[in-house]
Amino acid sequence: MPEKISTNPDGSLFVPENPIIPFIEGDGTGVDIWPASRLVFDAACAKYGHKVQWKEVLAGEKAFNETGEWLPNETVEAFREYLIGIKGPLTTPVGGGIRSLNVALRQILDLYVCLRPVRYFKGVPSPVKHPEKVDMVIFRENTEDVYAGMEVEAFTKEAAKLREFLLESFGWQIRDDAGIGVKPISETGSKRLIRAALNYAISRGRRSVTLVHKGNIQKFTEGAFRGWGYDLVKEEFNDKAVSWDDCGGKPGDKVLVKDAIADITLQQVLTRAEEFDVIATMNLNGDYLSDALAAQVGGIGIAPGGNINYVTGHGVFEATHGTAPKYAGLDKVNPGSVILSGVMMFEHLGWFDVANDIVAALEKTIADKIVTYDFARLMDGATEVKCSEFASAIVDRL
Ligand SMILES: NC(=O)C1=CN([C@@H]2O[C@H](COP(=O)(O)OP(=O)(O)OC[C@H]3O[C@@H](n4cnc5c(N)ncnc54)[C@H](OP(=O)(O)O)[C@@H]3O)[C@@H](O)[C@H]2O)C=CC1
Ligand SMILES: O=C(O)CCC(=O)C(=O)O
Ligand SMILES: [Mg+2]
Repeated sequence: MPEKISTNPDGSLFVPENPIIPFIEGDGTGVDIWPASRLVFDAACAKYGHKVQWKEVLAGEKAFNETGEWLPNETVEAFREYLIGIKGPLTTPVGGGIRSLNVALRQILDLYVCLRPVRYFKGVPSPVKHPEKVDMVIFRENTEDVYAGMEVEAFTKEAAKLREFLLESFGWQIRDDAGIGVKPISETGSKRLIRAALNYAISRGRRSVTLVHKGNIQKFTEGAFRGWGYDLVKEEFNDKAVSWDDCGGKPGDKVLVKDAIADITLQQVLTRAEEFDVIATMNLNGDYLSDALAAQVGGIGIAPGGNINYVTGHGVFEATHGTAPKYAGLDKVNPGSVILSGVMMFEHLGWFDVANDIVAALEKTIADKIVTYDFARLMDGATEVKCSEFASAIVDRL
């Protein structure tokens, strides 16, 4: 009998053998990668006696065409009710039109952590000499920053009103033809994100947490994020973590907490990958970093993620990449990111047998040089297969 995932009295997840899990197929290449991923999920679950009852919920273009709404309330309520879900990518138009449905879901469900592990899988083609040195886990704040989309458009009365207020109250001169964005970074948002990163680092035996910020320039937002991070280490993690300044870079058996300015970080993650482990950062930095880092370990076709609230237990897993519209419906792109997002979801549910088996089968498939176009163009002697064929090849190797 399919049942809901729920929380136990101690806050841990209660996961039945046959859980109901809502999914959004996604726009663009969602029609290709979701069915391919589902094939792999169902085959791996069946091997270990699990069966997921997938419940389709609508969002994006499919929702608009069928219901006239981009993000129907029923979809949000399903994710709320069933706790854990998975989604394909959703389109956000540039410069106008609807606001991001992805961001909306994260904000409405208060999924404050965007967790994006970036690690090397054997056999994956890479543009760097030592991709195996890349093993980083990005904790990206998911609800605030300029990414929250608090903006007024140039030449509107709202922009004029805000400009006037800023001039009168702060003496800030802003050009008449400017759009204006607001960047809220709170102590609450920063500390809960950094707390999650520290708990993860401690529970997984990771070496360090690096706070990535542009706090030299944006002192009271990104600089404050850094400061609140170090405060948190002293307030709550004194016995398990220590800041660089308090240990001279020698943390003993504690997790080392350090920080790095965002611009140089983008260089050093390439040149000194081994110095980065868990990374905690704000929304926009995390967005840039996760795509950039993915390039070192095979690209965006194999970059998974999860949006999680560790307090309520809600989680919506999704690939790092977008809808790649030029490939939509061609059965061409790599389903690896959604498959690995599913692996993260199964790990989150405690189904490590299913998760490990999928990873092993994915690695075997790549080792056999059966890959989609994105890997094929970087590999000698590869057999290029379609999205669905790549999924079938993984299933054959489970
Ligand atoms: N969470 C979400 O739902 C996200 C949604 N988006 C949205 O997606 C739309 C398109 O964004 P865009 O900036 O083009 O970014 P995309 O990530 O959709 O695509 C950029 C490029 O990445 C590569 N790529 C993407 N997906 C895959 C895949 N599965 N396998 C292999 N390669 C892949 C392709 O590169 P190449 O052509 O070189 O092979 C593609 O052209 C926008 O509306 C954006 O807002 C973006 C990010 C996240
Ligand atoms: O919401 C979007 O369209 C883009 C989101 C995105 O790029 C991301 O979360 O990495
Ligand atoms: Mg992004």
